[in-house]
Amino acid sequence: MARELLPDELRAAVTWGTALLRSRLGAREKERRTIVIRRQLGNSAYGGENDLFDASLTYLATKIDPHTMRRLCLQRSRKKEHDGSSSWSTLLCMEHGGSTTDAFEGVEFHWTSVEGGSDGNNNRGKESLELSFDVEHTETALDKYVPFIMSTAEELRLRDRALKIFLNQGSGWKGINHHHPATFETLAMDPSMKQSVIADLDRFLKRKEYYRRIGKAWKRGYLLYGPPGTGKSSLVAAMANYLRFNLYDLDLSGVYDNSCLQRLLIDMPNKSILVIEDIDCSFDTMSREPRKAPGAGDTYYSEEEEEDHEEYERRAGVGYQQERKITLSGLLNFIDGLWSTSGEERIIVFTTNYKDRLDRALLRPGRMDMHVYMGHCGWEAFKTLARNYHLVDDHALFPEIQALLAVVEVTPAEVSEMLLRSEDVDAALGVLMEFLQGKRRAPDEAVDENGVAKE
Ligand SMILES: Nc1ncnc2c1ncn2[C@@H]1O[C@H](COP(=O)(O)OP(=O)(O)OP(=O)(O)O)[C@@H](O)[C@H]1O
Repeated sequence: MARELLPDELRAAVTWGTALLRSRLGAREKERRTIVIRRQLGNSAYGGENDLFDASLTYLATKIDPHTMRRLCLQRSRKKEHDGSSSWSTLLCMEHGGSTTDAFEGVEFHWTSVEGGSDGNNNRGKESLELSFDVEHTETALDKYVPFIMSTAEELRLRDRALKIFLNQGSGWKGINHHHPATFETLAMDPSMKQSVIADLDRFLKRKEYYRRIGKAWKRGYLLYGPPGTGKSSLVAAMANYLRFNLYDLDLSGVYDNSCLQRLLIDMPNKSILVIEDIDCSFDTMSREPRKAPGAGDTYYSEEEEEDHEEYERRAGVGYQQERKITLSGLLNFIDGLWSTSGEERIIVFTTNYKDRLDRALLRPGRMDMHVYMGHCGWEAFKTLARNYHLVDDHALFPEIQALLAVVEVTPAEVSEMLLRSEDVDAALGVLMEFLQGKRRAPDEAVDENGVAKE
């Protein structure tokens, strides 16, 4: 019918087009590219471990469906962190010869696990993973898929690691496990403020490229202020738990001079939170305190020694006095300068009970990116605490407690303390009511030093 109806030229064009299409499709079916990712770097079994192999295993573990694969491999390994700590991880992997398919940006990637050679001991080093895809997706594979695997694996590793808190000792850090239970869910604070902090952290994490483009260091500063016991430390812990970042709690009274401070800051890895608590007190005390002999416990230099040393420094032409003094502006300049360019994805948190006592340098716009006020316990904060401690969302005493919280200034720490007095919810809320009523009657005298309501 086509021969009858179509002119010869048109038929020839259609035939040519179909042949071209068929040859293209045929070629695409056949032309595949395979990237071999070996466990060990180089050809020798004694080369270093290939991080991409490790990352691919971690990534694929999230893609493997144990219900659909006939043979699987389960492995448990101990991983050393950059900070010297280690953690255990369990991985589900493909058995040698096994394969799986993953889709990324609409492209299909095929993975196969390949066993090493047959020369006994060295087999492990020769293991590899093979990643195959259509040739036309080579760029997507190399420029997008592989980096995506690396970053996903890093995120998974961070999520699984045990968090640590590091304290400064001399010019180094000492880490201990950090099991603070505070999370944003358990944190009692104004809900809209809580949401803004979470949104700010999320935005910060996603903005690597943005920070790079505008030429700003990828760091973020938070100033937490409010009366004692309103949850500033708990918020820091919630941030660490949320981001899965380790905490570096810097006690400035233990820092002898600027170079020590700089060494400590430079030693902080990426993806970590630097915390300096009570920033208003840290600098006041330090500038007044006499110089402490380094490493000599409570020994202080005598006035004579101090003068001798200054005389020596003067003769030697060294600005010793200036060098040893740690100032807030010195700290801030260092954080904004060298520290910013020597790492990324770092958070700085300063806390204070007295924002009005802070140096203006700290409050200048752009210095601390977000100021978070942690205030007295309001109604919403109370409901969070009641849920945390007694798993209740409602109670007959709630209306009265709500009315009292509107007129009495009480910190979340005080409310928590009252709620912990009894495991029985009725009794605990009763104790809290009494406490609040006492505070309303005589704000300054209603509680003794232990926070107990007076008769
Ligand atoms: N906002 C809050 N949400 C949940 N628990 C809180 C909150 N505030 C205080 N608490 C409880 O009180 C305890 C002490 O609070 P936290 O140390 O976080 O307060 P802070 O503001 O850092 O106090 P300080 O200024 O004295 O260091 C916490 O361990 C927690 O149990």
